Amino acid sequence: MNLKKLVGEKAAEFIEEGMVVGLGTGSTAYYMVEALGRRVKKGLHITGVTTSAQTKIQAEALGIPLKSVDEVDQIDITIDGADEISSTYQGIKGGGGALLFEKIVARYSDTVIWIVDDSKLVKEIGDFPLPVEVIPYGSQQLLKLFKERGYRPAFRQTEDGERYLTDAGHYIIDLQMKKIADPHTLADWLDHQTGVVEHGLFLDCVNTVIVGSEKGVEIQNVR
Ligand SMILES: O=C[C@H](O)[C@H](O)[C@H](O)COP(=O)(O)O
Repeated sequence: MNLKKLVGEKAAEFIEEGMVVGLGTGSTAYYMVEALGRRVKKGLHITGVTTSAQTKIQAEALGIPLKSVDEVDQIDITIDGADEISSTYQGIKGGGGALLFEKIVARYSDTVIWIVDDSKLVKEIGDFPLPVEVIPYGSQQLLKLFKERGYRPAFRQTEDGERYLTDAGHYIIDLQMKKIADPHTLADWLDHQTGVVEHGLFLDCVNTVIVGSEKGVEIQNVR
């Protein structure tokens, strides 16, 4: 069973006529955008706000009307994937490099829905490398700082061995934390490091998680 497709298509059912919808990024969000595109073709009127160049290309090709986050008053629902979700619903995102735009869009959304297969649910987050988006200037110093703190940092690279650049033109440093016992303290520290633009800790921000497993779809209402 394709669990990403299952949850992506289920999430698209939450969207109603006239809504402004935040469109997430990644291989799970892909199926939600495809399903929404099909509904738009059948006459649903929505406005999409994309979280990456990749999703923008997909949504445009499907004929979903789009506006930028700065052109809308508010976003009704954002549907996005996640890399890890803890038992207290704290998340790591940014495996696909879209964390900055995703966090901005989530921040201005009335409701945030994450769609995942059950392999993403963990007790404590941190096994998945935590992405930290940094400006290139001074990034070597940040790498050193993260190393001194034992975070085993590495600049993200493309398949061609080039340094990965985000849609906003920044680098990503992935931290191999293994376990993040206190995500709020770490988020607070990262928020205060000069040169860090954003990080992949998405804390206290999800309203609903749609989980796919071999047993089917489960909707977990968080807040
Ligand atoms: O930057 C990418 C996003 O945060 C994705 O939502 C996350 O990486 C999950 O992606 P996927 O659905 O491909 O596992």
